[in-house]
Amino acid sequence: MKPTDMITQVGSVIASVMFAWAMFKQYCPYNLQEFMDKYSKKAFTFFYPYIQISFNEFTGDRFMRSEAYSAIENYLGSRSSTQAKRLKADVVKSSQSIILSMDDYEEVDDEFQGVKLKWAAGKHISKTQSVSFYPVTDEKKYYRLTFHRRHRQLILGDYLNHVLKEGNEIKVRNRQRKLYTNSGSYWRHVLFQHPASFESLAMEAERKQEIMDDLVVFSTAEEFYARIGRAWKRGYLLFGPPGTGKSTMIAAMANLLNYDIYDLELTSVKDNTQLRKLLIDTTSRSIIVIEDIDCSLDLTGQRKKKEEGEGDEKDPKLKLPKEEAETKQSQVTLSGILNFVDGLWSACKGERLIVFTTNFVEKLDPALIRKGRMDKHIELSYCSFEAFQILAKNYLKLESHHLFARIQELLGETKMTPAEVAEHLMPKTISGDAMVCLESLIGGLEKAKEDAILKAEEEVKESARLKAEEEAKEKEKDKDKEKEKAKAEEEAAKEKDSSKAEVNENGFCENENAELISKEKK
Ligand SMILES: Nc1ncnc2c1ncn2[C@@H]1O[C@H](COP(=O)(O)OP(=O)(O)OP(=O)(O)O)[C@@H](O)[C@H]1O
Ligand SMILES: [Mg+2]
Repeated sequence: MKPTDMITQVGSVIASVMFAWAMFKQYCPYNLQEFMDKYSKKAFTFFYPYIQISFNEFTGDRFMRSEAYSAIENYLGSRSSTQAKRLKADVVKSSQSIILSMDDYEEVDDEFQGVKLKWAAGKHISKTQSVSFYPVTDEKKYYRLTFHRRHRQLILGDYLNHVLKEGNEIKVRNRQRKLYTNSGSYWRHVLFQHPASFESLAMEAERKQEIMDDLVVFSTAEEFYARIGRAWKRGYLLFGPPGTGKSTMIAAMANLLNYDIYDLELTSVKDNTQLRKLLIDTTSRSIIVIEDIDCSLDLTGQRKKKEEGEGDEKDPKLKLPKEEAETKQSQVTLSGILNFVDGLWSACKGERLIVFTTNFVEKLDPALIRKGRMDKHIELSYCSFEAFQILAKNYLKLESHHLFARIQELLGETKMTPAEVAEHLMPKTISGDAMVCLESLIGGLEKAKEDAILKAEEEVKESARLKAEEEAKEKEKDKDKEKEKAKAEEEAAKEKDSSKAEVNENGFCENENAELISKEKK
């Protein structure tokens, strides 16, 4: 006889005894009942060598679905589909896959390190007291695990940990990921269905692989982070001109790691307290994104304040665009952001990535992007030929073409963002002729090159004009100086002449005086 069948048989014997006991209890005096209760339990445990554990679907007062119950449900999913006769099906990932679990009162066997166990799904049904036209029943589902008592240590320790771990992993694999956005101090979410992947991301293969490795190593390094005593988090700074794939890369990261995205709009966060609340509400296995961080915060504020010598330098106000700041009265500060990056991560369990994006990395405060906060700095730049090849493969299914050589040449001579290249490669005709797209791209690149040359010429002209203006101003200044000098000399000469005349006049008077004196003497 199989051990599992034995469990079933013993179970049914016990059930009969319990029934007989219930009948007996109705007609038996209370004292005798108590006595019998005590000893029947002892007898039961003596003869029944199995241990049973129930995992109820809902626990506690708050009617929260038990995490253990849903982990067990996921864990038993694959076993149920091969063993149970009646199954329940649920659709996940927006109708892309079906999850099976065993129906009520079904049983499945499991084995762990050579030990056999039995799982059964059951439910308690009770009538509720509420007054209603329709009869309302209250179902309380549970899973019951049965195993021999000699394996107690193993099952209560390693086996249950193994079930919870594997169940949670399956849950993460099956879950529909979400994109959260903040509205006031709450997160709202929609299903995250961005199709971006690292494979379709136009970027040099080597750099792409390096970033992917970094992400995967991070996501599997729980023990490492615990051992070295660091919070399990990593910061990424993505910078580069508009349309170079920063947002696309974030979506690709989420898809690679199966993480949720929390897109934090800082300008709608009132103050640091609200920011803290939002961040504490984020879940594990998520990417917290602050896009265009240079626009959300005035990161030069700190330095300006220091120069002006006003305010507390540790707590500079992050200046939002003026009107916005006035209307929203946001008081999120740089120190608030820094605290969030450091504080939250050290406090919250579970892995989290934080990603900042910016078009102007040089504008950011060094404190914000120093290593340890933003561990990895990734520059996304203009389209290289290698990146173009990926786009051509994605958009046109082309590995090579005779026009590629010309495109390579032009990409070496001029700058175009992957977004612009992608726009040229979008199908232009119903038949989706690749040639038309490539020619459009060549036209675009040639125009960009001409524009760049014209711009450079204009810049040269402009700088020459500015230089000429400068020189003219200098000359004018020199002339003015000369004029002033000449004027000064003239005035000096005049002064000299006038003082001579004075001397002469004085001389004349003296002569007159001398004449008068001599006349008087005579
Ligand atoms: N490296 C890339 N690989 C594939 N597609 C790209 C890449 N860069 C841009 N694109 C395409 O261009 C569009 C715009 O790119 P994206 O929004 O990622 O740019 P961004 O760098 O975030 O720009 P911004 O700084 O303005 O936010 C995307 O929808 C995508 O189709
Ligand atoms: Mg973007």
